[in-house]
Amino acid sequence: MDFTDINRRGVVLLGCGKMGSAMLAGWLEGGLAPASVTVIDPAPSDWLRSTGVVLNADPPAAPAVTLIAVKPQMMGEALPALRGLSDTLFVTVAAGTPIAAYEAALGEIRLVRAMPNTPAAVGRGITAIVGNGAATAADLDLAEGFLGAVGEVVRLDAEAQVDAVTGVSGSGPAYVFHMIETMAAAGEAEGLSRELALRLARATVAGAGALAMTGEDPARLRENVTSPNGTTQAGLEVLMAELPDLMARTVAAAARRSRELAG
Ligand SMILES: NC(=O)C1=CN([C@@H]2O[C@H](COP(=O)(O)OP(=O)(O)OC[C@H]3O[C@@H](n4cnc5c(N)ncnc54)[C@H](O)[C@@H]3O)[C@@H](O)[C@H]2O)C=CC1
Ligand SMILES: O=C(O)[C@@H]1CCC=N1
Repeated sequence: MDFTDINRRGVVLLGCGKMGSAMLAGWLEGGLAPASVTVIDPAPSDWLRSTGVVLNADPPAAPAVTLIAVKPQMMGEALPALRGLSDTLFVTVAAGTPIAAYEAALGEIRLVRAMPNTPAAVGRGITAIVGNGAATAADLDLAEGFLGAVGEVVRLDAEAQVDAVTGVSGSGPAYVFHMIETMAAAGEAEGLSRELALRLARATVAGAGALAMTGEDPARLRENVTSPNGTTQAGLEVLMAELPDLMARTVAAAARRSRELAG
């Protein structure tokens, strides 16, 4: 991503907690100039203070991008701070909040609704995007380039898909982290030290993830580990009896909550 124009016009971040910081870390690493970033956040973290971004000052009148990363519950209170901005592309990462809510609060805006995830902090995020009626092809390209600086970007056909995306990839890192926690606990129960069990679980998930990213069919990769009548088969017989239904209910619950947050 070439940040030259963005550095010249500036970026505004409304809310910079866990998700905003994950993305900002990647952008700063990729060449976004701290002095071109204005963050509006009543409780900036020590990390944010250390970056050199401009904190809680008047934003530039026409920043290239205005990123909204506050909790959906804070939206009504937070959005009025952006009312003076013009000629900016708004990009929101909030779960739940529909495009119509931003249009109701901010008027005629160009907006991209995005659903990222926290691996953006290490450049390995995946973000799904969809534009509002006023967003141009150039706006979607700008959003894709900007968000693409911290990982992959996929474009959605319709806003209705965002709830399912949130259930799979927005919330998904938490499911995988919980798998690491539970694999490590299981290893400990089998007699390993906590430290060794956690090291094995963490490296196994990271290595399997890297292998999955080769594009090989995950079922094939699973079969490659599974010797007939061997240890993996014994383990999978337990896991596969429960996991498909459990994962379906997990993703459905997250997607349902996303729809509820829309009000
Ligand atoms: N954490 C995650 O993995 C993901 C989060 N999201 C979305 O990102 C948004 C932020 O989530 P998190 O970063 O996890 O929450 P967070 O609570 O860590 O960050 C929210 C930030 O907003 C600030 N804030 C509160 N009121 C404000 C106001 N009136 N004006 C400006 N800033 C204000 C808070 O001080 C805080 O730093 C949410 O809408 C969430 O749905 C989306 C994808 C993944
Ligand atoms: O838990 C949440 O509501 C946010 C949205 C996706 C991930 N974290």
